[in-house]
Amino acid sequence: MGRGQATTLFRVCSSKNNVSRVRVMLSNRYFHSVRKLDECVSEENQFSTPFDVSRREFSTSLIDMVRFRYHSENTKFAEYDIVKARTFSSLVENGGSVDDGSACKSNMVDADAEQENGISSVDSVDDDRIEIDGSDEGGIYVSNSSESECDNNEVDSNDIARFQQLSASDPVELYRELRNAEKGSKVKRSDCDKLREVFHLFSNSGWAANQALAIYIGKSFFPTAASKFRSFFFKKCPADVAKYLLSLGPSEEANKFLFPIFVEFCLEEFPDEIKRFRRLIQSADLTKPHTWFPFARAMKRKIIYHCGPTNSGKTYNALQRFMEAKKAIYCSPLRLLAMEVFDKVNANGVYCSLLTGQEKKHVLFSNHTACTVEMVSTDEVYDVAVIDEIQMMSDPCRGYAWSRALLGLMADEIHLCGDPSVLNIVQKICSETGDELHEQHYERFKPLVVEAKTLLGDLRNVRSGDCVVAFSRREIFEVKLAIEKQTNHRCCVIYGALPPETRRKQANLFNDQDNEFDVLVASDAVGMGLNLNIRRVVFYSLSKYNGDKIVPVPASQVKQIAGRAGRRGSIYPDGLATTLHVDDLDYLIECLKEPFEDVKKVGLFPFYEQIELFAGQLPNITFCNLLDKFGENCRLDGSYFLCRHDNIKKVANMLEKVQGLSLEDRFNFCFAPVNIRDPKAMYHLLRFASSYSMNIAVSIAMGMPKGSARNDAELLDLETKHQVLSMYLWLSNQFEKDVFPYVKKAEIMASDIADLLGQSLTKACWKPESRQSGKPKADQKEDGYKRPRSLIKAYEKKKQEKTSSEKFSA
Ligand SMILES: Nc1ncnc2c1ncn2[C@@H]1O[C@H](COP(=O)(O)OP(=O)(O)OP(=O)(O)O)[C@@H](O)[C@H]1O
Repeated sequence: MGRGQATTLFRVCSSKNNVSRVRVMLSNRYFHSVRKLDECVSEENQFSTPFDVSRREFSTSLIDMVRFRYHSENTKFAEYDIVKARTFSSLVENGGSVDDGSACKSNMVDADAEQENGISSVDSVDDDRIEIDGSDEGGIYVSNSSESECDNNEVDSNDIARFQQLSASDPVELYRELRNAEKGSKVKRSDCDKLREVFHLFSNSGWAANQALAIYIGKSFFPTAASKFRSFFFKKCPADVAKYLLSLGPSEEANKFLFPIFVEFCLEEFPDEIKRFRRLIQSADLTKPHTWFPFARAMKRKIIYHCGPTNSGKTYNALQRFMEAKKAIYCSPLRLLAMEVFDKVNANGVYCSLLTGQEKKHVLFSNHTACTVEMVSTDEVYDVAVIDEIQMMSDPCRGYAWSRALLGLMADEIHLCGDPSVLNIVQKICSETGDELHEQHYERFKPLVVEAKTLLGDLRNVRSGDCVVAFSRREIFEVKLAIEKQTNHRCCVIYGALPPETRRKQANLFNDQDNEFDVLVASDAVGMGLNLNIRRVVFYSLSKYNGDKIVPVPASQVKQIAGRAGRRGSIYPDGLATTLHVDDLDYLIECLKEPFEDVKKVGLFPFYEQIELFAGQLPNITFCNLLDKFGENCRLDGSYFLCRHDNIKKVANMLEKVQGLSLEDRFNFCFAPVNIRDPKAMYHLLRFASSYSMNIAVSIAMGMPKGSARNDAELLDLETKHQVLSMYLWLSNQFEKDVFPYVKKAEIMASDIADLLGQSLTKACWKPESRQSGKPKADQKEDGYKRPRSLIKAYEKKKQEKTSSEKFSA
């Protein structure tokens, strides 16, 4: 979306969304509070009637928000059927029980919140006969039993009748009564302690903290508000209310009883805090994303979902329509795939340009473009658009790019290619956007056959046309080394850190039947985008490190990778899949049998304009904190999640020390393609940003390597160098060209390094090193080939043990 268009539209939409948000609140029955809230927060006072609109969710911190249910099975007075008709503002309709307070662990006053809101700290209780809350007048007094007004803890029938009345009473009335009371009642020390426990539980209640968000009491302010409420209550509490609370004790019922009174108290006591928090929440509104693209909404779009497993001809058919169209765009998940389509389409005589973060190849007279999905323009009108691998809408990090393309593309016909996992959610989105959805279902050209024999744990059983899949760079080189040492096969290598050009060359080398490279060793990077002559996919392992621990490879990924075997048109049209170890075979079969999981949510991420709007509410905080706050406070509709942005935050953190970058510059730098685990690449990014901030021409400052790599350290160095150049090129496309004057040089260097990487891989026969330490792992055997073992069995066993021990302890 063009910046200007996005800004204007976003402002329009954000004000629309404000209306809907308040409508949601009004759809609850707690009219009074909401009306008061309106008075309190809205100058225009335009939302005074209830509407019935769909519900919203806050994002990360509010995932478990529950709705107050006034009827509790556990209530002490259930037999009188009186626990009803207590209503209050709430956003979420989903049922659920009051939680255990985990969302709000402490009732200590949040010092920052106190400062922020200009509120002094919590009052304290002294010892014997000292009134609570420092007032001689009107507090609940700790008294000896003779003076106590509710010292008789026995509940008689009169009490029950009164309790019944209290629990069903209008909280507004009750609050007024409390507010107008001259003085609170006197209670025994033990009762006073019990009341304190009641309020302690209330302040710690995650449920109450969540519910309070509905009246714009933020989580950081909730403990302060709760402690002020406690002080107020202790000052004013009449005997019967105290007795009722004592009878409830610290419990969910007590929380439910107190909450609506708390709401009244907050609306009256904290109008400024509420206004401020409401503005903050409004500026982090990601609800109704389909309304962000009114021009796309104005079009009558036809969406064709090509739905099926890998190797079923989905992309082929969509590309036929792409090539026939007058003006068309193809959105790819990878640079590599965009390049493939660019080459293929031009070879078919249709002029096509290429657009990725790193390269813009404009072909004269072209009306067709192959681009990476992040680069797609939502400002241009097309006849046909193709969005490949649409299931990536649910990708935790990059999903937002697919969601944006689907919601925002201005094309008469949009072809989505992917597995069925997002079909339901696409149907839902289309019903919101008003687009016409057509489904085309596909079957695999030839079924994939599982080879039950496996490789029996021995890489010497590898055959020509095999693709051995491993899930780490280290394993890939170990496997290559072992195969080349113990057999006559030569291996090509494909993994994510290699430049797309190098991956393509390795793929061509493997596909070409006239050379000795007949085995491919690859990571999951092989799962998408390459047409390969694979006869059999062999899983070296089916577990991988997820950045935290070893976990089984998800079934969807196993399917995607296994599906690479036996492509139509390749020399092996019948595909086989197997594992290295017999132990892993069951898991492979299970994964292949498993139906595609139905995705419930797809990704979103704010545009720069949204972040800018939000930043206006929180001046003087770092960009990294701003992202955190946005994550905490943003609201999303039920079909969306906020994409993970840990990497962006890491970069934001590093760039904090760079002075003179505007918010927009920071935002853009944070999306640069950098491997955050590579200190050298991070250093160069910091250098680029520093030069840019000083308006100094950004230099490459990196020498060209002398030749191909002779060991793994040199190979890693080539990979890093290529990544840095790729980052330079990416930045040159985001920022003013004249600040990045060495684009041509960077392109030439990148291309030369990609060649060197290719040459290095063909002769690579060394042990892999870790990127961090640069040293081989200690458990590495000297002869280079340690017989691998299956982790799936161990994992399953551990899981079983855990389940049975849980059962046992239950
Ligand atoms: N009608 C066809 N005529 C000739 N070749 C075809 C036809 N349909 C598909 N193919 C070829 O079959 C192979 C697989 O097709 P395609 O890439 O479209 O499958 P896909 O379902 O999109 O798989 P993936 O999701 O793995 O990309 C490709 O090499 C493609 O060129």
